[in-house]
Amino acid sequence: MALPNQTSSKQTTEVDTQSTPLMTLDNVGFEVSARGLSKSDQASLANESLPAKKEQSGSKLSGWLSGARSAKTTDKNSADSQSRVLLSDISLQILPREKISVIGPNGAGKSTLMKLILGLIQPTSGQIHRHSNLQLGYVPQKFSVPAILPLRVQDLLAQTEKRLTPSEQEFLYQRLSVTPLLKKQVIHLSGGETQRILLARSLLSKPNLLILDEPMQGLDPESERWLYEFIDDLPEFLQCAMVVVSHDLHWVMRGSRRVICLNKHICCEGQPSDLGVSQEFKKLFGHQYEQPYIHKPHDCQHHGPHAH
Ligand SMILES: Nc1ncnc2c1ncn2[C@@H]1O[C@H](COP(=O)(O)OP(=O)(O)OP(=O)(O)O)[C@@H](O)[C@H]1O
Repeated sequence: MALPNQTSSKQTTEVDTQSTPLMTLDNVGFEVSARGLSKSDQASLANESLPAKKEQSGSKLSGWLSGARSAKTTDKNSADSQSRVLLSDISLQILPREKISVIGPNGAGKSTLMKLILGLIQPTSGQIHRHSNLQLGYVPQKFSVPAILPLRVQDLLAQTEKRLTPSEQEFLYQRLSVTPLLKKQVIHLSGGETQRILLARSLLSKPNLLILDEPMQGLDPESERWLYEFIDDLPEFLQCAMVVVSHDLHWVMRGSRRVICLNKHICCEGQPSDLGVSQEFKKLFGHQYEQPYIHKPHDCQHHGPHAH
């Protein structure tokens, strides 16, 4: 996928060298109470003395905060004071233009890891270092807009900081068939249309690290295939690094990308050929991966974004 007049990586957010990591995670862990508060949230709530006025205000937020604090401070033996480790000992580096796939069973902590990388949640142990030029793009696993909120696609896209040139933006909108959808209400988009709009939104800011959390969810096989091709081309188009959470082992193991196999900690990682022989990988996925993959695209015209 070549951009019109695309010349060099100058057009992207540059980092000093190819080997300077965009991000480094050092022994990162994330632990929550049974209620879902992270340890750092609990600590700040326990230390925080909320003004009495606020506690009496009756607002949902202050009620929730005071409830959470008393659970921590007054009932140490209740289920609320017990904690769950969602992730532990995560050490990894993300290099410029690196393609990484994250796989793991349901509940392995994949989305949690993405949220840590994005800075949406803070680690309860370990450290995360981000390059000063890091520019993140994100397509979340779940996205919903309240049914009563009138929000057109163009309004959603308008809220994003745009760092693409006009011709790059035009190219992106064409590739993702965004223009015909601009006036549509976001709540009326199909699953495939929503994914294309979210992808466009994440790319408008020209990220040098793109996080895609199960981007194929809810797509029919043709849209899925189209999106895989688009994603495979993305690092070249944007010169960006990419972390993709996927349950599609066949796609993951087909590419040259680095694969991280997660199950609350990093069970194994490496190139697909390394993982194929790892005992831990086989234990988690062996039986699935050995199954033959049968994909039968058909030739009709009604599939793919350009047909809409
Ligand atoms: N804030 C939170 N508080 C409590 N538990 C949480 C919180 N966030 C996630 N969890 C739990 O942590 C576990 C990991 O969740 P996560 O969404 O990261 O898993 P995942 O690997 O992305 O799963 P899936 O493949 O099903 O999407 C799950 O059991 C989930 O219920």
